[in-house]
Amino acid sequence: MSAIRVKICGLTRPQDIDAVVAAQAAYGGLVFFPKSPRAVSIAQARDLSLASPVGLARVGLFVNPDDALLDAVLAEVPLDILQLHGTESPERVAELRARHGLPVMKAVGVAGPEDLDALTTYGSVADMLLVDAKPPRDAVLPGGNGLAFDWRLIAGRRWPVPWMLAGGLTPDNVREAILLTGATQVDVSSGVESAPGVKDADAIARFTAAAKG
Ligand SMILES: O=C(O)c1ccccc1NCC(=O)[C@H](O)[C@H](O)COP(=O)(O)O
Repeated sequence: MSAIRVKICGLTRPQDIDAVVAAQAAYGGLVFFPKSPRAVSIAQARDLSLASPVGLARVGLFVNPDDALLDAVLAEVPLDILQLHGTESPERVAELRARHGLPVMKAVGVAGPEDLDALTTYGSVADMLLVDAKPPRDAVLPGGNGLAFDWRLIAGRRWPVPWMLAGGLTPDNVREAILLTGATQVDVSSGVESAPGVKDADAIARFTAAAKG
């Protein structure tokens, strides 16, 4: 069996959980960022989380969350991993890890070689890294923009913690991205949607099949 682990981010409906489970993805992402077309309410997230089978890691995605938001979500929604997708400092990552007792995956945007140092920095405080494309300056969303970065920048690079490749991945390019970077985990959102925020079960199946080779 392939060792590649897939995260499908931005699930909003019960049928999305079914699609992710059928495709044998390892992680499902729930977005707690109101400006996102994939944003879920606490009630929606709770239902999706409780419908997730054991074995599917439930990732809560936050952008510079304050303690009140995290407390409100975690009081209602069982989550396995916190994904931080804003400008959280290394100190804040460490604080949230300790405060909530959950593994933290820190997203780091990459556009050029100057962005790689941040991966080393966060690699010493987070449990996992999400190596994503840096959003354009005027982007509304800090992630989920369907943009890829130059994968050659991280070819052969390794960090002290597990990491996931993200940014503009699709069923058509994920295999090449894996071969070029050596990633063993990949994350996708817009590349498996029929419209912004609407996941496509067939695309999810094709993506995971292509990723797993
Ligand atoms: O997906 C969103 O709407 C989103 C909103 C705010 C912050 C991050 C967001 N997504 C982050 C992810 O984990 C995406 O899967 C990752 O950026 C890749 O997205 P895509 O290029 O669309 O596959």
